[in-house]
Amino acid sequence: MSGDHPARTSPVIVITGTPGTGKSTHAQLLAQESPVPLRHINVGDIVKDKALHEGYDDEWQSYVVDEDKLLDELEPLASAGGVILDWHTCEIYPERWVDLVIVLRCDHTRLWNRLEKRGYPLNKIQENNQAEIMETVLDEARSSYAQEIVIELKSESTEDLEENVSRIVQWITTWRKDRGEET
Ligand SMILES: Nc1ncnc2c1ncn2[C@@H]1O[C@H](COP(=O)(O)OP(=O)(O)O)[C@@H](O)[C@H]1O
Repeated sequence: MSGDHPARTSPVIVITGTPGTGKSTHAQLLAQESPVPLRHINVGDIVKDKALHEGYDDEWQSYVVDEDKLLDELEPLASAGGVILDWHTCEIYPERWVDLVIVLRCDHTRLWNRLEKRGYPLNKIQENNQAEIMETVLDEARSSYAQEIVIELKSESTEDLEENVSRIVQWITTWRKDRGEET
């Protein structure tokens, strides 16, 4: 079943969403404000830095991930708990790893502007924009994990960011209390 890992006293929080929705921004602030130490893992960076891939796809300007290698790399971190997994996809993690899945959402015009500023090529902007409109990541999260641990949050303004992070901080406190841990 999802989430229950007796050895863990700190949760594994997945922050996912279409590129540009604000995953890294949320993960950084959450790592700062969390009542327990949380390590922010930018999964895309690990794939690149540790070469957990089968090469680079020039057309899409992204790495073709070697999922087995990636899961081997993440397993000890997830088992210990106290991590934020920041990536634009979430279905590869085993259910037993994951305590909470945050799916960030953003209005598509705003998202387009964010990706344009990032210098993405047009095909990549279009693909991501379409994915956001079609709720691809949300569907993926809902079909991979128990409904009650998947939370969809709007990420369009600084107010959204601050409110979302304080909601997650409250969730962490409750999660720990439920396990007899004080924060
Ligand atoms: N809630 C938000 N309000 C305002 N700007 C945001 C918000 N979330 C993200 N941004 C901005 O959008 C851009 C992409 O954010 P980032 O966290 O890198 O997205 P991701 O990690 O999902 O690709 C950054 O310039 C960031 O400052």
